[in-house]
Amino acid sequence: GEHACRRRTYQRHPVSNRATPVGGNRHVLYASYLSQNQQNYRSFSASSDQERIEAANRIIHGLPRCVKIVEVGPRDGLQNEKNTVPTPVKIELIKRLVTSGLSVVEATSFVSPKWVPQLADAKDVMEVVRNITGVSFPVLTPNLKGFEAAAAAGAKEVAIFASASEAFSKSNINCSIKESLVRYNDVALAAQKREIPVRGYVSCVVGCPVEGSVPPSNVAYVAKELYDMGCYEVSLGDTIGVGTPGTVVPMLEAVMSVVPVEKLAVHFHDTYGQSLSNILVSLQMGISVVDSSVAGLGGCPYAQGASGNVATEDVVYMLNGLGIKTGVDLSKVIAAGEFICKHLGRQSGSKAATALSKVTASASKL
Ligand SMILES: CC(C)(COP(=O)([O-])OP(=O)([O-])OC[C@H]1O[C@@H](n2cnc3c(N)ncnc32)[C@H](O)[C@@H]1OP(=O)([O-])[O-])[C@@H](O)C(=O)NCCC(=O)NCCSC(=O)C[C@@](C)(O)CC(=O)[O-]
Repeated sequence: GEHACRRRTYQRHPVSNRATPVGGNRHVLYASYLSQNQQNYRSFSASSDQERIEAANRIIHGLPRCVKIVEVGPRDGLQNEKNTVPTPVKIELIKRLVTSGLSVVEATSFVSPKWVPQLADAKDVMEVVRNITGVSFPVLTPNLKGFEAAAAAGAKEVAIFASASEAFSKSNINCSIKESLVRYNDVALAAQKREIPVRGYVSCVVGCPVEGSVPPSNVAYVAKELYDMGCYEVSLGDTIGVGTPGTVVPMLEAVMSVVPVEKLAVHFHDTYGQSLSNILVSLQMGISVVDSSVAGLGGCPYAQGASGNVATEDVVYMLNGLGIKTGVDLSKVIAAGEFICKHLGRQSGSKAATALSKVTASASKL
């Protein structure tokens, strides 16, 4: 017994930071297997990352080496919450997300507080966030009024959001697609004058809660309009999460024929559990920017039945497994997710976070 004990090697558990024996009983083995998986990004050397991506690319062609994750939790994630989340909690969440290595965190929206009461404190959030350097904090602006308010509050990047479906445009921003594009053009021009970068969104890229399926040509039309206005990136949103690789691929093909693929991002909601497969297929098609929300928070107040965004933790876990770099520390995003879920009094929507926290709990009992 003693001899075996002495020969046991230990490794630090990434979440609990406890010394965990390698070898030994089944639970410990399982915990160390999973925690090693979790550490992929941090502990694998550049060359083994390369080996992993090359191995994956032999079968799954076209995968990028790096992916930029755009964290939308503080905006898309919280906008649908019924109970007001206090401003200091929002700020703490943003700070924790930044600490995890995310380079873009969508902070809030400068929209009508009558339409989205949860984000009525946009100015107060920006007051603190504007002083955090090295990270982009885009904010949603539906019109010039919102843009002016955002700029006055110190926003250094804004996002405009059009829809590929007429009915959704009307219910979300109270105007037709054409009218919205005129408004957004005004925003884009005002932003250009101040050298503020603009990100574009197209929502309902696969389906609309009212109109049903949306033709890829409609998505391509709106995406190109936003790109031509000067958006440095256009994010394609499956707002109600109905897409599968079968519908996402033709949609992306249509958009990629009019907007360069390096200017595109994907934004999936996980209503039907299809997000990770949709992301994988998007990466294979050349996209390397993925929107996601910590703990899978989210849902659009004007898209009934829309559930949360794909969870950041699940995206990072999958990309780690493929050897694709994100610069994001999985255990720190999990901690940020735990923080906000505790505040909201709910379980995380991330499967990876749930699984890894169970492993941590059982490892810490041993
Ligand atoms: C666009 C409007 C304003 C039109 O709303 P409206 O009622 O047609 O606007 P209006 O111009 O007639 O103004 C009505 C009132 O709102 C005020 N107002 C007007 N603009 C602003 C502003 N920017 N900020 C603050 N206040 C504003 C304005 O001053 C006025 O105030 P009142 O005189 O009644 O006191 C409204 O419909 C709105 O705010 N909509 C935003 C809804 C929203 O944020 N939805 C969630 C976005 S999620 C999404 O789009 C999908 C995405 C991006 O996540 C991708 C995906 O998931 O697929």
